[in-house]
Amino acid sequence: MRSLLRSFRFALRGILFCICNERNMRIHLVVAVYVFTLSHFFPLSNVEYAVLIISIVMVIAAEIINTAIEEFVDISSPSFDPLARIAKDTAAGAVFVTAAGAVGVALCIFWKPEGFCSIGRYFTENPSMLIVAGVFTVLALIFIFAGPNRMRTVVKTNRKPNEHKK
Ligand SMILES: Nc1ncnc2c1ncn2[C@@H]1O[C@H](COP(=O)(O)OP(=O)(O)OP(=O)(O)O)[C@@H](O)[C@H]1O
Repeated sequence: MRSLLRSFRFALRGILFCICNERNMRIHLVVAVYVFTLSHFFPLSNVEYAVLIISIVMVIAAEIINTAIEEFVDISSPSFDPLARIAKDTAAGAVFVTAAGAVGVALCIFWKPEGFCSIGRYFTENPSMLIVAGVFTVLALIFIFAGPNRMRTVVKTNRKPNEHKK
């Protein structure tokens, strides 16, 4: 049981590392929060929710694997190497493919005019929620571009402060 908990802790540490150090990971998370929040305005079936969850999880998992490959390449090939470039480019390509697929899935699922009408109706009837949405958007942008500073201190890395650019 203890070793199982330890495994969860290591996995969680890896996920937190990605959130703290990878801007793209933070973008995926923010998009996921927006998608699930707005999905309440659309008449989605359980199967559509399942497809949406699978698509989002695939993008996030691809980003985590991409980060693992980037870190591994940086360890094994700190200087320029054509093979290192191929490894990093193909890993990034995997994220791109899953993200493009998720956009396609979202287009299929959210292509329902009644959903957009109910979003418009909701904000017309609750104008104060526009302020909440605005504040959330500002916080989301800070989270994406500044990163969760407090979390950075929790996740211990061996990097020097300026070693990572994001
Ligand atoms: N050691 C290396 N040898 C050759 N090319 C490299 C090397 N490191 C990085 N590159 C090239 O620079 C690109 C960006 O690499 P970098 O490590 O900065 O990824 P990144 O910008 O952090 O990626 P992401 O946005 O997915 O996190 C790679 O896709 C690759 O083409």
